Amino acid sequence: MKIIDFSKTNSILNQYVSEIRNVEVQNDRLRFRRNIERIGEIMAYEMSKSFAYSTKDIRTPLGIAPVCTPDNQLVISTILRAGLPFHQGFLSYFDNAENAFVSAYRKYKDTLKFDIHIEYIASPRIDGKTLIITDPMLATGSSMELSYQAMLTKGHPSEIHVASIIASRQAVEHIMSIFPEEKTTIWCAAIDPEINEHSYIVPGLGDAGDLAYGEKE
Ligand SMILES: O=P(O)(O)OC[C@H]1O[C@H](OP(=O)(O)OP(=O)(O)O)[C@H](O)[C@@H]1O
Ligand SMILES: O=c1cc[nH]c(=O)[nH]1
Ligand SMILES: [Mg+2]
Repeated sequence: MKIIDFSKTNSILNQYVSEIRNVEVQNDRLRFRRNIERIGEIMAYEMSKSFAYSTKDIRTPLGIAPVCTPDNQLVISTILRAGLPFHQGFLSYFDNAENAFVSAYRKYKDTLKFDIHIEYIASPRIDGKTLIITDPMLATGSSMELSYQAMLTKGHPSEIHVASIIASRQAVEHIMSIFPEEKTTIWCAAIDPEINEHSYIVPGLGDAGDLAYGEKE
């Protein structure tokens, strides 16, 4: 399984990651959402380099220009809520992609224990397509796992890209143990060393859904 960790390369993406982590900056919700979107845009651009391309002859007003364009049929799937701005970043670049939405949320039994609930899925068929599952946070990896299982009720993709911004080391290992090795790539902007007793990533950034959209009751 390929793992692409953007923090290992110096680029402007790291500036956006520093802003979504920074307690002095992250409470500006518009900026938080836009930074997540911008990271999605850059990741989409980098991901596009891994697709299959073929040359098409494009008619211009003056002649024919051979242009190599991607042939993958893309389905961008996201996990509500925090995935929404990240999804939008990918969609800004992959404008003809199909889209899927899965709801996954933590239902707490007490302050520490919770189950992940999936109540909603809207997706096209995904057989033979390139599935991109976007969620900015991978803490335990359980939301990603259950969302992937929900997506498999819609068919079997030919390749899978798990796109995240901050992943814990534990979540990366979990994803590696459950996703098909030969057709999955994990993309992330950073891999953080641990999760705390509330299953929040440390140092992480806090609660991405709340920072993007406000606290839930
Ligand atoms: O890897 P996990 O341990 O499953 O945690 C990660 C999940 O937590 C966040 O969603 P959350 O449940 O906070 O929902 P929200 O986006 O509505 O805030 C995040 O967007 C992931 O979906
Ligand atoms: O660190 C975490 C873990 C789950 N969800 C978040 O938004 N952040
Ligand atoms: Mg949340």
